[in-house]
Amino acid sequence: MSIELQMLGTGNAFAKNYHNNNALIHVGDYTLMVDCGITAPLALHQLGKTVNEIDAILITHIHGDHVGGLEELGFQMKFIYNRKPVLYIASTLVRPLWEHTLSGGMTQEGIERIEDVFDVRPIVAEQPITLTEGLDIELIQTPHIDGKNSYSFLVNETIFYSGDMKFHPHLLEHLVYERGVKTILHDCQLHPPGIVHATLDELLSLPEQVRSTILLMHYNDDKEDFIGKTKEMTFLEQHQFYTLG
Ligand SMILES: O=c1ccn([C@@H]2O[C@@H]3COP(=O)(O)O[C@H]3[C@H]2O)c(=O)[nH]1
Ligand SMILES: [Zn+2]
Ligand SMILES: [Zn+2]
Repeated sequence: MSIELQMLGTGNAFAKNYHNNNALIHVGDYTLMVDCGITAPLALHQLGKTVNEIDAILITHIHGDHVGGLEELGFQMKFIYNRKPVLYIASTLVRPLWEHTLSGGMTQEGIERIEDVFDVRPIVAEQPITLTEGLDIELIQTPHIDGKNSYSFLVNETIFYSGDMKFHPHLLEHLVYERGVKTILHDCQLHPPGIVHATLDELLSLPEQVRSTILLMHYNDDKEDFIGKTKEMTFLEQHQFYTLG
């Protein structure tokens, strides 16, 4: 079954021309939000949407451009819409998300644990789960910041969405050649050094068959200067709809 992808933003953590690299995945009436960064509530608002239209959120890792909007989302859901949003997150990240990121702002009478605001669904890498009919997710642990857990994921076995990750050609080639992945949505640091992200030059070094599956996201503000310099790879554009799978 195909999915509809709409990026809330396609910028990197410091971009000002683009929102944070967060996404909406639509399957029928179901809407999954992928990451909820600092700019996600504003991006939703600019699309004429409210947080109440989100059925669930999936978190890749704990950086502000991926979780910085969760406090507003959680408070809006609780105090305006009176419901607990479903939060899919690696089991290894549940405590760090609450204790290192959210608890300072959200702790008050009646909110002592993350479960008081979110319907937390801990998930485990390499154990696929069905979110709704036609939407299966499999987390894959991928390298980003040394010592910090970070995850990418497969959608319906054929679409790979990178959380922020270092260049990992072996994984990308394995996904395309051995797992039948048809589309790779990959974060891309346009200017070297990448260090914690794959750079454009690194992604350009992949075999043509792999490059031809790649849509670039999480890019710098001067992305327009790179149009025509990415070989078979193309840039994802925020707010546009893409039918994938
Ligand atoms: O060891 C580090 C940790 C972080 N950073 C920068 O901070 C940003 C945090 O969000 P991000 O993961 O999208 O991108 C990261 C980089 O731009 C870095 O360059 N080296
Ligand atoms: Zn990021
Ligand atoms: Zn990151």
